[in-house]
Amino acid sequence: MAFDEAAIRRHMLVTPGAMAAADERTIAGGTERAVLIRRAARAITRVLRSRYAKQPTVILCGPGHNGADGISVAEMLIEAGWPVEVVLLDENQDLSDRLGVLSRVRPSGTFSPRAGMLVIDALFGAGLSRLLEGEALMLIERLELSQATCLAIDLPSGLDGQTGEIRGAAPYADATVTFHRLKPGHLLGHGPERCGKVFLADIGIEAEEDDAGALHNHPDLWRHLLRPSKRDTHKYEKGHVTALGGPGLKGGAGRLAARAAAVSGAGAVTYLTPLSSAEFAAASFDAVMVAPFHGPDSVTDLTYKRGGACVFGPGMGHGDAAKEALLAVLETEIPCVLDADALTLFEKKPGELFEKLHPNCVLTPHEGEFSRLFGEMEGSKLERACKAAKKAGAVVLLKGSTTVIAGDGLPLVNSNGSAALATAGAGDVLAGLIAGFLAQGMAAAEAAAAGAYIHADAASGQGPGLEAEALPPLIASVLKNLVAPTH
Ligand SMILES: NC(=O)C1=CN([C@@H]2O[C@H](COP(=O)(O)OP(=O)(O)OC[C@H]3O[C@@H](n4cnc5c(N)ncnc54)[C@H](OP(=O)(O)O)[C@@H]3O)[C@@H](O)[C@H]2O)[C@H](O)CC1
Ligand SMILES: [K+]
Repeated sequence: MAFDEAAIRRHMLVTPGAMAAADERTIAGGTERAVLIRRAARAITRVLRSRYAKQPTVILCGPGHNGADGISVAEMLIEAGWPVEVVLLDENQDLSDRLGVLSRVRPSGTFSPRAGMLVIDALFGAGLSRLLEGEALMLIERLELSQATCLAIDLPSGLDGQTGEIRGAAPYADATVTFHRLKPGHLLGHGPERCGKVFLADIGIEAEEDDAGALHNHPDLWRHLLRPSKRDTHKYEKGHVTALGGPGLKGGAGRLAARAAAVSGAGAVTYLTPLSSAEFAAASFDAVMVAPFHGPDSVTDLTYKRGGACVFGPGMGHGDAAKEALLAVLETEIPCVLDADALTLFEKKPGELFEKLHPNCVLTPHEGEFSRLFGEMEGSKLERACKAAKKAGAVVLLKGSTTVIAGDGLPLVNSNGSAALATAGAGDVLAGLIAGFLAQGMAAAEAAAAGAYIHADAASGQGPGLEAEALPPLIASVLKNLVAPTH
């Protein structure tokens, strides 16, 4: 995996299970648990006092170390003169050594969260192991339905730190303070909507690379792979992209993919389209070359001559010639992006596609195309993408507001997507962009990661009226800021 090693450690996502092991490893290394809990409490209190005015505050404390964080925060806030009350899930919990806190304990039945109140959720964090029920469920449901401001410790209680699924109920936190590294559940499923703003605190837990369950996609991981264009580079040295488009109006998607490949930094792009629409296509391009598509040889001859990468799917149509061309190119094992029609072509017989795919292929389905190609799968979005990548023997980029990328290395979660991307043609642009990075020599997972992030970054800050045609120039300016200029 050619991701930057130091960035892997910085941007790894740690599952709750691995987090518990990292805690224990740090304690075994000589740091007392009480010290870790105090550091966590100090980090939480710092965020809390910078984000909220002094106000009536209730701290819900669970039976584990998440609750211990809450009790330590209670001590610090009481010391700072905050009006704090504490609700203990386990009312028999021994607080004889914390008399200051003990005097603030109130029965759980009195918990009535409302606007103008701050509730610190210290019921469960990484140790949530089952559905909320009974007292715990009652407290969290009340909080979830209230107008109170919630600050969650580590995770909103009820949110699964691995999958982002909700186990019974979970509050809508205004903010979450977590420790050491983000967990997949902060970014997957209901995580983004339930965690609010996530603050990451360093409490001195030792990081080990094999703690990583996944990576949080970030330019640090692959920016070094974006090749700045050197003045004397010949255009074909910077990679060639072949984009196969369909006839007539369907060609629009293919043209978008070709245009995106052209701004990726690839040296040259050829857009192949049936003779009937070649003239129209030529008129709509300047930097992209247009050539007639007569059948599979048109593609294999071009890829044989120019190498690089291919993007199939956007606007390609379901014609036999296009399908034969796709299968013929897959035989050559050059890097390929398969999107849209190239995926739906094989919905009835996915095995016909899977047996031809190779590790330099990137599939870019949305959820609908994914389930029609791979069938219904159990698990989180990340787990489903990993299973699909194994089944296909290729990189699978599963699109959505949170996009996941799975291949044969660590999977990645891309979280900078925005609603603006839900516009027709945005997927065609993404497919073309990834093909452009493949053509420049990036491996499949790296090209998919860079494409997903840059594509989303280009759209961020744009309104709901964003049109896909506007994306390529926006992508060009994002790339300009990311790629170190050569002297
Ligand atoms: N580990 C450390 O040294 C540090 C942890 N930090 C904080 O602690 C939590 C992780 O602590 P942990 O005790 O492992 O887990 P929790 O506090 O989240 O909760 C575990 C206890 O809750 C019970 N539980 C779990 N699910 C349910 C449920 N649905 N209903 C009722 N009770 C539940 C669980 O019982 P079991 O039967 O499953 O054992 C435990 O009793 C972490 O999130 C951090 O906030 C510190 O920050 C640093 C040091
Ligand atoms: K919590």
